Amino acid sequence: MDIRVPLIAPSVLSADFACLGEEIRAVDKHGADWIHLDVMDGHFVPNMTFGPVVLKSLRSYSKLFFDVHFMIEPVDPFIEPFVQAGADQISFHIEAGPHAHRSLQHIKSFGIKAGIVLCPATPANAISEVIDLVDNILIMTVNPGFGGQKFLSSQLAKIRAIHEMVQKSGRSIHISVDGGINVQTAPLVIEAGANVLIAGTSIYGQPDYGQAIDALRGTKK
Ligand SMILES: O=C(CO)[C@H](O)[C@H](O)COP(=O)(O)O
Ligand SMILES: [Fe+2]
Repeated sequence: MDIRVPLIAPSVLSADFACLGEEIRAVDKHGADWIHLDVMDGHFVPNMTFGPVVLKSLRSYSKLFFDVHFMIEPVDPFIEPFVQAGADQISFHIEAGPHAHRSLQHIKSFGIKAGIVLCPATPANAISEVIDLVDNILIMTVNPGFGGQKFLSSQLAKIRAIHEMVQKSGRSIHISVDGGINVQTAPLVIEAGANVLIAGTSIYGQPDYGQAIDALRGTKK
């Protein structure tokens, strides 16, 4: 995996929800690699977004990889509805319950990719027993629930530790980072080992989405 070429995953949390389909089409047209979709329940995190019905409607706006970030508890009852709605990957929080192993197996049984997410307070080794089952490890660089928060540089050491764990596993696992990712913080997380940059404000908060995506990727137009 070439960490010099990060994948860019715009987070629709910062998009205009009144025209979410068009917002997704726009970043697709401007070179996004994945579409990051935050699912919040008002229980695991103090905010709410959308369920599978909305995801299903959005599916017709882009063929890009739909990267679904569950911030919900419980996880298991919502896996199948989101798979049926068109998720390509579901990543859920290790903090959301005691049965992460079973939930990962459940996601993979549908033939889609499975990921695990760590809150800032959770140590890297919390996922050591499930690393063999994951396609994606998402390290939160803010506390989950809201866009537009300040990047927590304390998470850089965790990104390094996870990168080392991934190297040792010998498996091809994406290392995603989410929260406060912009042109200042992107080089830091890439250097630490991340290869998927999830970004809400620094893409959807900019007037030119294409320029914002290129800037994050480190290329020039
Ligand atoms: O999972 C999330 C929040 O819980 C979002 O994906 C994340 O916050 C993106 O927003 P920003 O780039 O503005 O920080
Ligand atoms: Fe997210």
